[in-house]
Amino acid sequence: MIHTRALTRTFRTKGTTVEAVRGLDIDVEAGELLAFLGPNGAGKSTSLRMLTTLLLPTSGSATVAGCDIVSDPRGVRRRIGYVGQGRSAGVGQRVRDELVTQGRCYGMSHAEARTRADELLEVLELDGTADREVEKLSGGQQRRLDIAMGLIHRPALLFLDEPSTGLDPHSRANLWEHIARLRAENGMTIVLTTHYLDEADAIADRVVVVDHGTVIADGTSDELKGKVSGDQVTFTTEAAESARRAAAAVERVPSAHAIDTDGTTVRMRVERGDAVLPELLRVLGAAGVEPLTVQVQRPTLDDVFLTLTGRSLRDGDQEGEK
Ligand SMILES: Nc1ncnc2c1ncn2[C@@H]1O[C@H](COP(=O)(O)OP(=O)(O)OP(=O)(O)O)[C@@H](O)[C@H]1O
Repeated sequence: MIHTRALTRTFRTKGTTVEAVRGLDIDVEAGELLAFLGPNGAGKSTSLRMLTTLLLPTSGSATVAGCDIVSDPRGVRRRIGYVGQGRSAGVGQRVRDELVTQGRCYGMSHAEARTRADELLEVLELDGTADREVEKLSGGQQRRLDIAMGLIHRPALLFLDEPSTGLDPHSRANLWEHIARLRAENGMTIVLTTHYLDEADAIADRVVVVDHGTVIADGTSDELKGKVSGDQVTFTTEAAESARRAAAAVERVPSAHAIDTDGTTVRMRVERGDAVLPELLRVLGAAGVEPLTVQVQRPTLDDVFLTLTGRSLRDGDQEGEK
């Protein structure tokens, strides 16, 4: 559905060159839900703007929904939906009218646009709001209307740029339920950016992390957690001496790294805690150490992001809410 090869975009400002996107290579298969993540200034918006034909690349190539972004931008636009960060609907307009107008912009007949508008209003649980003015909707309802506008022409691929920023946790969860339902019903491909990593973790099939304009990690959330951060295994022992012996013993387990002792506690990272734990317990037993407690913690996507980029997305999250 999306294939980019060495996609690059540079900007010239005040005599300096900014390499916003440098050689981006991504493949997104039909039906996938991909979370496109990165710290502020990583190049996410510039990439999305190129893929949605709002900006020309400096070099490299990309096809989106089977169309080349440079030679066939109209083809791309006909096949994609794009929900940007701002509100899509016009002030003073009524909800259904906005959807019908949007459908007409895509060449639908009035009757066809009206039928599709009512269909989307129902799926997105906005049917009671059809005749209301857009600004009288709640934040969550307005965001669902933005999504309805992006879907009016039944695109095969939907780009969502920070769809849930500014919504309270309940509205966020509700929005994702609706998106999941739409996806299940239509088999749509979705590419989204978000500053909420828990959200990306819960809903994305695959996570691509970009930094300094290039892909630095690509995989399922679980793969990245295993490869990048690993699980943390913590043992407590009855005495500091036992903890030191335990630390020396687990050095012999090849997958254990970042081994650290603190008093009677020993911590280490392993790729999969559940798989390595029996071996760790065996080597402790052989060293004569019987742990008092054992804990295996899966890292969060925040931990992965911090390891990869040296930055937390939480700062960006706060900015997004301003
Ligand atoms: N029109 C422009 N002119 C000059 N520099 C730009 C322009 N657009 C983006 N940049 C620069 O390109 C880099 C990437 O910006 P981009 O907006 O793509 O990042 P981002 O990952 O979307 O960040 P954010 O999460 O803050 O939206 C930044 O250094 C930015 O300042």
